[in-house]
Amino acid sequence: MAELILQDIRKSYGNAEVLKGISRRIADGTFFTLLGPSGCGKTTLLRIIAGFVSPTQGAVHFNKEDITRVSPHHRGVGMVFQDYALFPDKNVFDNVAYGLRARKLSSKEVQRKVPEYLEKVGLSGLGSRLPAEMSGGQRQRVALARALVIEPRVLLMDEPLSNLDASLRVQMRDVIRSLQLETRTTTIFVTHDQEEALAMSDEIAVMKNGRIDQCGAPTDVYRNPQTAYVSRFVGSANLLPAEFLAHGEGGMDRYRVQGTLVAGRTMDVAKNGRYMMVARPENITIRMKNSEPVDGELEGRIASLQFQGYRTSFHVVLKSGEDLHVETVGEAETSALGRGDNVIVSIGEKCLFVPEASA
Ligand SMILES: Nc1ncnc2c1ncn2[C@@H]1O[C@H](COP(=O)(O)OP(=O)(O)OP(=O)(O)O)[C@@H](O)[C@H]1O
Repeated sequence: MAELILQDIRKSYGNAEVLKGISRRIADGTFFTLLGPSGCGKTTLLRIIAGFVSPTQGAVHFNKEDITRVSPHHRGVGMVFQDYALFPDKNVFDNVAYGLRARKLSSKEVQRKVPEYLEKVGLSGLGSRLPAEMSGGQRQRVALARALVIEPRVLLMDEPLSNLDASLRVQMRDVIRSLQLETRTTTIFVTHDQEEALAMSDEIAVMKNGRIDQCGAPTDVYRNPQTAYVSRFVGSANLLPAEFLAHGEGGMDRYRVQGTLVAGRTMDVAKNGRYMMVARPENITIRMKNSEPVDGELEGRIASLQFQGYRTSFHVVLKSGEDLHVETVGEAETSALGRGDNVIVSIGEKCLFVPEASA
């Protein structure tokens, strides 16, 4: 169990700085996710925490201990990789027992702990199987048991679900999260899948080009993106250019968007004065055009729609030519709408305004 502190971590390869000063305190027991597109530095940061890569600058602390120069196997970390990395010629029991034997635990302890952890991951009784005789999901459970059985101070997971098919991936999210909650192991989880990050984490760090762009609880990052980048990367967002008009009461500032007046919160001051409106698809309402638009409303046409049971997804092309993604839940008001219909969309008060430069 450990609190993890990252102090101004920088990493360069030749002239390329791939981590540009990452500082973060991760409380003991937190499920902390590094989320970002390919190449933003997630794996490099994870490998620095594991000890496989040395930072060019900065320090890593577990609790009060500076472990920056401690070798990987003395850090007390458990690792789970995308490709499972099991020993193919060892059976499940021996794979899980590996870390315990390396730590010179008595065979009695090994005989007690391995079945305990196999049970935790739902693999009781499968100890004698070889990895080749198991499914992808089962192999990942073995890898998880192997990482947790040593009771690591920190559990590190690098895209552990990306080799699994979609339904198994969703199922394994639950397995991992439940185990983490049970063991309360501080966990650093790397993914480029925003849905996974939202579903599993206590905290998400959204990374961009070697930096953390925003960090917070899933609901906070989703509801209060500080930048256009975060709004696009976490969840789906409509972004439209906006002109600031005036500060309003209760933090509801007024903007002009596509010729209409819209009120919403300003997330950060734009140094160049240029803003973008961010509107989540579920915060926009849509109706048939049977009257002229008023403030906060825009006119458009349904280019396409997808009925998805409890919700319907609309692609609307505004008069200006901009695209808008709208989602409605339930059928009552929108079931009469069809492709090609002229509609009025209403931007709700949950829209936000972010600096354009951060796009
Ligand atoms: N050993 C290395 N030598 C040189 N450049 C490297 C090395 N390892 C990583 N990089 C570069 O550092 C940058 C960050 O890589 P990293 O693997 O951390 O990204 P990532 O966010 O994990 O991406 P992915 O999701 O594709 O794994 C990339 O531009 C990568 O090419």
